[in-house]
Amino acid sequence: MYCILISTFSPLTLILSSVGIFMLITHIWQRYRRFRKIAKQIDQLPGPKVSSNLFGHLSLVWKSASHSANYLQQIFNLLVGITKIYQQEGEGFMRLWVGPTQPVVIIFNAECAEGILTSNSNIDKSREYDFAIPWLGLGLFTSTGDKWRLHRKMLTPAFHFRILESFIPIIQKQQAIMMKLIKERISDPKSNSIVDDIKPLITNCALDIICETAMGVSIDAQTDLTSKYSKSVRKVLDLFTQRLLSPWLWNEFFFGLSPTAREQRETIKFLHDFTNTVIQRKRKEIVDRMANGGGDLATTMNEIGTKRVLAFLDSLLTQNLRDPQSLTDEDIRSEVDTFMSAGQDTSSATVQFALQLIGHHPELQEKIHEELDTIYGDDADREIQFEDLRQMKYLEKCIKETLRIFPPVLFIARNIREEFQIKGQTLPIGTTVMVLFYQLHRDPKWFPNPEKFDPERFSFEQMNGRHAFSYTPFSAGPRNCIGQRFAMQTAKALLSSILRKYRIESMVPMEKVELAFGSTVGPKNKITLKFEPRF
Ligand code: HEM
Repeated sequence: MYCILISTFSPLTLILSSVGIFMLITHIWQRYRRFRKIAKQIDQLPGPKVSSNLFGHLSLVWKSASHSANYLQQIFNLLVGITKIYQQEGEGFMRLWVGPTQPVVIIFNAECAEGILTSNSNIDKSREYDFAIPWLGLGLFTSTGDKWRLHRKMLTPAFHFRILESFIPIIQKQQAIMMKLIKERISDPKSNSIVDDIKPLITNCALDIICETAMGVSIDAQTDLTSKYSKSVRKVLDLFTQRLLSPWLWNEFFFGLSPTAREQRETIKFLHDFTNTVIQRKRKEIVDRMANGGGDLATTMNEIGTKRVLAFLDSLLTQNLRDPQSLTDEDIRSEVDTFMSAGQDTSSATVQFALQLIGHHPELQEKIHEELDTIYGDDADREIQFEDLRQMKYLEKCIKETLRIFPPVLFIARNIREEFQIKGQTLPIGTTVMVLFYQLHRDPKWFPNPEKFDPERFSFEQMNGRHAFSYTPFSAGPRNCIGQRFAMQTAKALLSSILRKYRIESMVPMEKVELAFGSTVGPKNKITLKFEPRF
């Protein structure tokens, strides 16, 4: 057989293929040696014993969760349980193996979190973030390197407090719709003043707010339950979650063949067409006005600003018209879609969790009422002013404490591109580093009795002296959340609108609250509230 093979090929072919095979084997051998070196480094780090060389710590997960209906919650509890043990032993991080070759380091202490979050060289997100690229393109959330740096600098002014102030009429309008819907529900005598599940009302209101502030268009998600745009946003976020939670869909090739990918392509096409149409329409408005009025760009934008609220998109178009190379049409679409995706579920989950927690603490709710009464007197209908929100100091503490207990972004993950030192140990290139905010926020060193809802943790006295990286729901360092002040403004506006008028009681016990896992985390169960009018 071998003789037949040899006689079929010319000597040159045989030499070349032998050299090729030799090079391939050498390459594999070198890679293997490099990997062994990395593996040795990783195995020196604290972490549970590996029970399977092939699956790494994944086998641990299967063993503990295979018989459970709610396996994601089980896996999460297991992860949190292990990190808690290491945290109690004084460790700041631990390592896991996901499969045979992927080391993951999980950080849950402030000093270690500071190290990675402030690193300017390790700003690349882990590869799971790439799943969002088909929808979000290379926007702020997914891009890296010089592109990210340039865009971050360009977009920061779009979140200036004067711009956020200009969004108040939009928030006012949308919260009024939400309040009307709540009133309708509890006015039904059969309701017994109870809204069975407040979640959809909050989610749709948050979607309407972000859509109008990001793009300057109203999609009426709250009143038009058939809105194709809002359904498609939900759909694409669900598909993204589905992929994240299905390891067999992580590979691009296999994913491409799946029905999920087909559905995702169709949904994203609709969303991109929608955003593109809005971009073209808004650009035409600016260009036409400039041509007809003869003014320069700045004057024209000021004029438009007197007629309607300028959206984030207007800031991006101004930049694009000034310098089309620095921000292309595709860049604009990516950034607008990024705001739509990053700003919606996070904000609504915050409000939903806050209502659940506040509704279980009548004594703390009383303090919120006192604060709101000081701001509004007994005029429960006065429109919201920017200054009102700034005065809601106690409510702000409640929101911060909610974000400590239930951070909607449970963790962030980075891909290590440059060797990184952590507590005197080296993390090799290729390691995925996660900062698990959920457990970081439960470090008893900074937050004694961590499960207790105690807004006073955010009083000046208690914050003073606490490590700055012990609490990072919006992440921290160069890649922190660009929308955090906007998120806080929205949360305050929606919560104060409800609490100005009503005393609320949570009907779902805290121990029944489960997490719905996805790209962000919200409550899985219904948030049932009883409303008692205050006036
Ligand atoms: C309570 C609400 C919010 C929370 C808890 C939150 C949390 C976060 C976190 C943890 C990150 C870092 C992600 C990472 O590094 O992987 C992030 C990034 C980001 N967030 Fe938020 N966010 C919220 C609301 C918003 C809003 C309202 C917007 C926009 C309107 C927004 C836009 C962004 C963007 C664009 C990034 C990427 C920043 C960059 O990499 O430069 N977020 N957010």
